Amino acid sequence: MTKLMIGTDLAAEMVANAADRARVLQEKTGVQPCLATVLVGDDPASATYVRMKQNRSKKAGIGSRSVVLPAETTTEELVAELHKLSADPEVHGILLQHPVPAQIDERAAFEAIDPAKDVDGVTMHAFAAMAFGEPGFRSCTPGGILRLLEAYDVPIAGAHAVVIGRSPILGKPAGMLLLASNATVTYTHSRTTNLPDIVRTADIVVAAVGKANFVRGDWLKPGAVVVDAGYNEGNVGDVHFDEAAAVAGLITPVPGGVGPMTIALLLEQTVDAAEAQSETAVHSVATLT
Ligand SMILES: NC(=O)C1=CN([C@@H]2O[C@H](COP(=O)(O)OP(=O)(O)OC[C@H]3O[C@@H](n4cnc5c(N)ncnc54)[C@H](OP(=O)(O)O)[C@@H]3O)[C@@H](O)[C@H]2O)C=CC1
Ligand SMILES: Nc1nc(=O)c2c([nH]1)NC[C@@H]1CN(c3ccc(C(=O)N[C@@H](CCC(=O)O)C(=O)O)cc3)C=[N+]21
Repeated sequence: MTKLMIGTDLAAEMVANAADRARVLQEKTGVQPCLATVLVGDDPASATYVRMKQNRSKKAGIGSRSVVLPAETTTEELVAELHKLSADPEVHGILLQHPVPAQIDERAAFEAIDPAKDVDGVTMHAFAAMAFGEPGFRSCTPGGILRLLEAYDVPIAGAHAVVIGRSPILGKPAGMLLLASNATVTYTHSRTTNLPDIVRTADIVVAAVGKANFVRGDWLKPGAVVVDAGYNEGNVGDVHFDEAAAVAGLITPVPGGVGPMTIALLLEQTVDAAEAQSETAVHSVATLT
């Protein structure tokens, strides 16, 4: 019997909680948490995600700042913009939308984000913390996936987790968080041979490929937990839902699964960042006087 693993309600709870904390912080300190989003180029899908994140922020009482740069922006120009936002005391969190145009060194750009403002968990600092199982900002989609698995009491320790995809914002950190929770992790990617055979051995499958309906029902072990992180044109996931739902034990729908959890964690971590930065500000004023 397949059960759905739904993110919508849990995400709404997390957002309500973040909104409460944002309100309390503002009452106490006058500081409104602020998230800056940076979008390079004019890909309409990316523009839609950014708008979605801003709308959701606004509803939670989180301010937003939007930076849009032309498609031909250089690495140096993007790095300079991210340094500026990192130094701006009114900005508490920074999100650089992935992927960036091919001429830009994406790693160099991510590293220009101050780790204290890395609420999307994309810096090497955040990755190392996830890999070592230390506290810190998590990559939002992987962090959201873990929260969802925990909420549904999915056993992770000892489970074989197969991650399909190794992008810096999704597949790679998702595997690290699963490993830190004691799963046995297999990473797969575009050079993997026998992908269906490997997926058939998984207790937990995380699909993060970016190809609609890519994972088929006959790739799955009966009863497997299937997390579909894909979000492709037409709101279609990376897993063939109807086929997979007939075999899986638990499966996330698209939409309504991983997507809302991503945004919820982003907002939660933006409030975490604002709280931590206003603490630091209070302390440094106290030291000065
Ligand atoms: N719901 C949410 O919150 C989010 C959803 N997404 C969605 O998740 C999906 C993946 O996004 P993202 O990680 O950014 O994508 P990327 O394009 O950055 O990465 C895709 C990964 O899939 C791998 N891959 C490509 N083709 C194959 C194949 N035939 N077999 C196995 N692996 C393959 C690539 O391998 P290689 O490394 O070898 O090239 C790469 O590691 C997209 O649909 C995206 O929209 C993304 C972020 C958040
Ligand atoms: N640095 C970076 N961080 C990201 O987190 C990031 C990124 N780059 N690049 C693009 C992807 C895409 N992404 C989504 C977030 C939420 C939904 C989401 O909320 N989806 C809803 C549907 C929303 C709707 O369509 O109305 C759902 O699945 O139910 C989808 C996709 C984050 N991304």
